[in-house]
Amino acid sequence: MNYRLLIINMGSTSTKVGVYSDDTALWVQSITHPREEIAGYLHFMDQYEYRMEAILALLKEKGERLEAFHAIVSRGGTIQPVRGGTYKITGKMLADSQCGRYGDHPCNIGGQIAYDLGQKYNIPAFTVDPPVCNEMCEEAVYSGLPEIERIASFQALNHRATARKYCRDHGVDYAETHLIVAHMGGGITVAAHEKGKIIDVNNGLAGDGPFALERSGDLPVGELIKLCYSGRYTQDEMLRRVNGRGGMAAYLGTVDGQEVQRRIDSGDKRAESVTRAMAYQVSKEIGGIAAVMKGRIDAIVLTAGLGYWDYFVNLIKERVSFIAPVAVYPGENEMESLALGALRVLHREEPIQNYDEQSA
Ligand SMILES: Nc1ncnc2c1ncn2[C@@H]1O[C@H](COP(=O)(O)OP(=O)(O)O)[C@@H](O)[C@H]1O
Ligand SMILES: CCCC(=O)OP(=O)(O)O
Repeated sequence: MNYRLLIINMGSTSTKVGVYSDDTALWVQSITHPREEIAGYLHFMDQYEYRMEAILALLKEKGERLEAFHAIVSRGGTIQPVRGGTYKITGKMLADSQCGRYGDHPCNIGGQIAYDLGQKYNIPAFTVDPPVCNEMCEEAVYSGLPEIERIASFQALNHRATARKYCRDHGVDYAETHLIVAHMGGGITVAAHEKGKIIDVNNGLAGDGPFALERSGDLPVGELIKLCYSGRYTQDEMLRRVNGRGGMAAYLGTVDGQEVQRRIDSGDKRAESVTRAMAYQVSKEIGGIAAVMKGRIDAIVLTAGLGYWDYFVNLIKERVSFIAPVAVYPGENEMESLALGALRVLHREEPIQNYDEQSA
């Protein structure tokens, strides 16, 4: 039997929609959300109607009928840390993803949309390799304050898919390889993939690690506390400032790497300086993660949208090539990974993971 799948992938700057017939992409399209259209939404979930309308309009334009799908698959959401695999989206999963405890990200809207469309048209809704995984080594979980535990909230789907692709391309076994993978998009996360397990990674959503296109990354904590109590911002505004309006967006007012490159080419020293700083912070994070694996690194793998940005990639290579060979896999294959994950359970090659049982 042929399965027709609707794939939804919500990023911070875009909504990717695709239709697959089994493992063949019939079409995949990325809807870019101009910053001026989404900057006004304080909470990501406030974009629900806006993103739903964009998806439905695109499906209509493509002549797709929702009744014709066998499954809807969305990336997400920020739930309790669980093992990798394909999960049926449940009410509990949606509630956990939207409570804010495990991070906040537009992929939570994707899960809700997949679930709601699934309920309306009686189609199962799945998610694959959720962004919150439970493989962190014991030392990595400590934050420095007992009431705050570090969790892994990151682009797990693309991390794993790209790491596996690197291993296939190089004829090595993922379960035997030590890789540093840096996913570089709206958020930047750098992870230690040690023998197939992700044992440490910066939290891409919570002011941790390098600054990124729209995230602040690590901040001097004392100054941050003063800003929180300055009376200038509410709690929600501060949360959105570090995750959604920080990093490159705060410094340069854009999250578009190509736009930043144009500014650099036209002699904009500020754009050049901020870009160099972002590359510096990514390199520093890679150095730290190299220590996590005691320097035994087979390769450093750079991936996601900023992998297309040669100027930026070269700045990182200059600093980290001494650690291990650097391989660049620009873009991500999240859409295909979502489709393949759903197919594995539809074909019964793998069991459907039960989130409600795994989570407390
Ligand atoms: N050739 C390029 N040069 C510079 N930046 C690029 C290039 N291609 C893509 N980008 C940038 O990559 C970013 C998008 O990365 P992506 O991983 O898709 O982000 P997200 O999924 O978090 O929205 C955008 O800033 C885009 O401008
Ligand atoms: C919870 C998803 C992690 C993330 O930060 O994804 P994007 O960089 O695609 O926004």
